[in-house]
Amino acid sequence: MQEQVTGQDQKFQAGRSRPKLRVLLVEDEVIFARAVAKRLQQAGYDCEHAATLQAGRELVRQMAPDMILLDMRLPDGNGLDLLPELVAKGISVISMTAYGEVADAVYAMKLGATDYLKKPVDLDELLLTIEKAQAATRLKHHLDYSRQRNMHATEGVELLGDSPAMSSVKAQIERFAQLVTFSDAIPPTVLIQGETGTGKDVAARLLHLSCANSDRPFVHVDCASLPAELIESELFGHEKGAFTSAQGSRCGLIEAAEDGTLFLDEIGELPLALQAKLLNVLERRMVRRLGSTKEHPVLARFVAATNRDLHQMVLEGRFRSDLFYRLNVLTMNMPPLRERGDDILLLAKHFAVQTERRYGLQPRPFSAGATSMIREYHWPGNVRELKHQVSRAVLLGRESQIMPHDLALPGSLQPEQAMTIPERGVTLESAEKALIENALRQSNNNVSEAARQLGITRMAMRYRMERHGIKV
Ligand SMILES: Nc1ncnc2c1ncn2[C@@H]1O[C@H](COP(=O)(O)OP(=O)(O)OP(=O)(O)O)[C@@H](O)[C@H]1O
Repeated sequence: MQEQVTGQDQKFQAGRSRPKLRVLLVEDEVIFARAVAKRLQQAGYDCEHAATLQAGRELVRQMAPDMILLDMRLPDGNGLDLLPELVAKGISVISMTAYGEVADAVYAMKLGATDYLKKPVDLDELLLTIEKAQAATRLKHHLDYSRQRNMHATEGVELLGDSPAMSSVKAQIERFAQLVTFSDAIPPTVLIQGETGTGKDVAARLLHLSCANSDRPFVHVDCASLPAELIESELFGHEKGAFTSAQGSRCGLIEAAEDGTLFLDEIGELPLALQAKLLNVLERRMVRRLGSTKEHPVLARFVAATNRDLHQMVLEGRFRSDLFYRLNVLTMNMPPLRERGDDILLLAKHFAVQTERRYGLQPRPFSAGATSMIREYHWPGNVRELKHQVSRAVLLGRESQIMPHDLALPGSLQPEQAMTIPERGVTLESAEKALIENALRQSNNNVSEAARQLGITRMAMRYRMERHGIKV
C-alpha cells in the first residue's frame, strides 16, 4: 500500500524560501503516518508516505528523499533490510522502533542510521531529531567537501611568467622549500601576501611540490569560506559526542596534513578565539581533538596566505599580534598583475589557448586593440580576472580575432586617470578629443571599434572626429 500525503496543509509550505527537505516516511500505521506527515508539512518539509518496504523502495527512486523515517516492523519485512541500501545512497535515516526493540535500534545505528526514535513518537521530539540529523548531514558534507577538494590538490600547478617580479617569486619559493624541508627542528611558517587573484594559492602548492616530501598531503583550509562554527572542528577534529552532531570521532585537517603542508588560506578571516588556539598549536606543535584529553604531535609545515594587511589588522585589534609575528617568519609578496610587464600578455595567450582547447575552438589571435587594452588595463582582480575575461572573450567572440569589446573591460583607462581633473582645469571639448584619440590609438585606428569602445555609433564618431579635426 502506498499513500501520498498532500492536501489541506499545503498552504503552510507556500512562500517558504529555504529549499524543502524531502522526507519519506516508511510506516504501516496509517493514522500515525498521517499525523506525522501533517506535522512535517506544517513545518515546511515535503513529505511522502509508503506503508511497505517495497513501496518505500519505489518512492526512494521517484522522489530521491533527503531523509527517511524508517519503521522496523513492516508487513513485507524488517526496515533493517532496507537500511544499508539507503545509507549507501547517502540518505540520512532515522529509525523508529517500538518499545522492547532496543536491539533493533542499536543495530540500525551500527548499519549507519543517523539517529533513532522510540515509539510512541512524540511529534515535537520528531521535529528536533530531524533538525539534528539535518545538521549532522550538513557537517558531514562540509567535511567530505574539504577532504575531497584536497585530493589532486597539486595536480597541474603552474606559476607562469618570467618578468623580474615573478622570477624573484620563483627563486624565493625554491629557497623557502629548502628551508622548510631541511630545518631539523620545527619548519618555519611561510606567509604569502598579495592582492586577490595574484596566485597565492598556486604559490603555496608550488612550494609544497618543491619540498623534498612533496608526496605527503597538501591540505587546503579556506578560513573565509568555512562557516565559523565548523572551522574549529574542521581544523582540530573531534571525538564522538564532542557536540550535538558529532556522531563519530574524526581527525581534523591539522592531523590530516601529517608531515606534509597545511595551507591556511585567508588567514585574516580566522576568528580571534581560534587565532589563540592556532598559536598554541604552532608553539607547542601539539593538537587535541574537541572533546578529547589526548594530544597528537603536529608534524605539518604551515603556510598561510592573506590579501589583507595583517599588520594593520593587528593595530586595529582584529588580529593577534603574537600570531602575526609567529606567521611572519618567511614572507613572500605576490606582485599585482599590473606590475608584471610582458607576463600579462603571456598569461592572456595561455588562458586563450587553454579555453580554445577545452572547447575545441579554432585558435584566434588577439587584435592589436585587444592587446593594448590588456596591457593598459589595471587588473584589480589580477590573474583570476584576466583568466575569466579572456575565457569569456574566447567563448563569446564572433570575429576572426579577439577584439577589445569581447574582453568587456570597463575601458582601458584606469578610473582615476579617466576621472581626475588637472589643477589647471580641463574643457569638456578637450577631454572628449583626448578620449577619441585614445580609443583610436587602442583600436589601431579602426573607427568602428573605437566607436564601440566609446559607446557611440560610427556616424557619431565620424562627426566628432571631424569636429575635432582628427584624421586617420
Ligand atoms: N602565475 C600564474 N600562472 C598561471 N595561472 C595562475 C598564475 N597565478 C594565478 N593563476 C591562476 O589564477 C587564478 C587565481 O589564483 P589563486 O587562487 O592562486 O589566487 P589567490 O591569490 O590565492 O586569490 P585569493 O586571494 O582570492 O584567494 C587561479 O585559477 C590560478 O590557477
